[in-house]
Amino acid sequence: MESFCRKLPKIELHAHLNGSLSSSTLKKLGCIEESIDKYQTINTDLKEVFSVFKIAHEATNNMENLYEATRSVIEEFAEDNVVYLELRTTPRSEETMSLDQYIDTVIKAIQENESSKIMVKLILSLDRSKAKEEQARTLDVIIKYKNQYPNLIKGVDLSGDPAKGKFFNDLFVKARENGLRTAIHCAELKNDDEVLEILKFNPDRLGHGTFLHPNYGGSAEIWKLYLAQNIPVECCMTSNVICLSATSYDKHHVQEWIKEQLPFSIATDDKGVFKTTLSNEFQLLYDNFKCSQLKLWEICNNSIEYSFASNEEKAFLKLALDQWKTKNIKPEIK
Ligand SMILES: CNc1ncnc2c1ncn2[C@@H]1O[C@H](COP(=O)(O)O)[C@@H](O)[C@H]1O
Ligand SMILES: [Zn+2]
Repeated sequence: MESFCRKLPKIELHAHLNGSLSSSTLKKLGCIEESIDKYQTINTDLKEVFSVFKIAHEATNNMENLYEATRSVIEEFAEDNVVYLELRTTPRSEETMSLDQYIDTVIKAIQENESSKIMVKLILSLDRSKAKEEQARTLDVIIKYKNQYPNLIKGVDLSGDPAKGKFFNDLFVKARENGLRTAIHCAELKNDDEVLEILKFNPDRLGHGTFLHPNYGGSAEIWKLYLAQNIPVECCMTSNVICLSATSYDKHHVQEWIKEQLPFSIATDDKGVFKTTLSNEFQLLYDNFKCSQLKLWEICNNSIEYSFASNEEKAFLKLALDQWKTKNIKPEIK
């Protein structure tokens, strides 16, 4: 099944740029072994993990390194047979790089990505741990760039330490009014009031959704509203298990979405920090829930629908996946 998962044309909808840096990329950016070991953490939790991103941020604190980091992350996803990638990153300013130059650099690397095997879109993130004024300023810059690059910048994400800051509904209403799709980290921690507020906003997608389902601590009111909204959840199994928000792979909440045929995609979150690949995340579905080859293919095919690609791009991707399926998956005998 391993080679099937690798060859499967996959759709990645939840990947943070500075969480996706491989050790070879970090070395190229001048990171020392000790920092790389710290970054690639496996003994962490949802509090600790946020300290490791500083290592990546130091490594990408100038345009040249940020360009190289973006380029190599895209290349690594393409090598893993990801055919469509929605890369997300939090614009930030550094000593030698303004917020605008940060975004310009990521865009340049995406536009100059040689690999024709992968289609890349950009989601720009608001860091929830920052003050509202800072998030509002960043959102204005994101809207400006979205208007300049409407086919590349597709959405806005809310991420950052879920124990800090908050979801500002009015910022995301403004984002939506300006044509941005919304993907919001939600229920990464148990936080019923905030989860209800986010569900009422009705984002296009939810990140993690760990404490949504009643079997995983979600209240009846939350679950009722979630079912009514039927919002696709970006499930990041390795991220949740390493951050201890899921007790084990075979107890991961994705099994409820599989059982109840609810909308979800499989994602890496931070393939560098958690030393995973999207192929590996699909292998975990087989190892823990015996998903068939056809089921794994269907998850990819459904994810095209949940993506922020244009209708033409979706049709192109669906055709590619259909052709792959005909050649690679024997029809299941019912
Ligand atoms: C593990 N679960 C998670 N939960 C919430 N936010 C996360 C995250 N993993 C990463 N990020 C967010 O992505 C940033 C790094 O990439 P960028 O600098 O944006 O490219 C982190 O600083 C954090 O804000
Ligand atoms: Zn995330």
